[in-house]
Amino acid sequence: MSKPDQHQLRQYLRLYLVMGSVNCTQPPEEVLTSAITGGITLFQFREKGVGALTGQAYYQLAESLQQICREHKIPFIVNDDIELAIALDADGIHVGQEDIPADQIRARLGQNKMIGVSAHSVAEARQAIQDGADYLGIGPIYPTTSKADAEAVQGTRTITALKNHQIHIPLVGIGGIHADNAEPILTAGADGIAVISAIAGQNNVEQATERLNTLTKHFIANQKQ
Ligand SMILES: Cc1ncc(COP(=O)(O)OP(=O)(O)O)c(N)n1
Ligand SMILES: Cc1ncsc1CCOP(=O)(O)O
Ligand SMILES: [Mg+2]
Repeated sequence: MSKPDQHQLRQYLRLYLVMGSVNCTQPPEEVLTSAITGGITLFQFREKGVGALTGQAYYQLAESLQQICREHKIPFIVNDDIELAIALDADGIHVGQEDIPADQIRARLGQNKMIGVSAHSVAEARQAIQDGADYLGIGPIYPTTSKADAEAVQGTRTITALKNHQIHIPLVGIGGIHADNAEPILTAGADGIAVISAIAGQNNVEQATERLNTLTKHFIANQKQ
């Protein structure tokens, strides 16, 4: 898949599933397939936390989830691991403030891959943009149980601050987001929401995804009127 332009990227960011095996109560391949049926628009492989797979099992899971994404034309993003992203020819990578800086990632991946960077302030966002980020992940918006070392909860204030500083790079909110609290993030100006537990942790993954899909789709359609 070639790199999307900024308009397409905003569309891909609308409903972004971030997931690894530790987030799933059903086999990850089944969770991803149901989430795609339910309407996710982008996927990040994030195999992290207690019980995360390593070695061959890690690589094989990444490969099988990438294959499912390919079959459904959903871009496949790798969290943190540049070697994995290169080995799989992934569509992009997401890195945070503790990871390899985006300019070094760009030097290795080239221009044709998406680079997402986590930012918690206007200064971090400016640096990420200067380093060549294509999109930002802003959060945690709400309290989360899916990331042990998450920064302080920030609500929508960073998203609002970015807009007030005329920073219009594509971005998603992340952290503790579900169907009943997603709207303020979109109202603040995010292109979409990134979720782990609101999809991967649900008994009925397809139904949970459909709800988020309908909500985000309607919000964006109404915004354009
Ligand atoms: C879309 C998106 N936004 C933010 C993050 C968090 O990245 P990071 O701060 O590097 O933390 P880890 O996910 O690596 O624990 C993300 N993964 N995706
Ligand atoms: C990866 C990440 N980065 C900031 S919060 C978070 C975890 C999001 O998971 P959940 O949607 O379950 O709160
Ligand atoms: Mg990271």
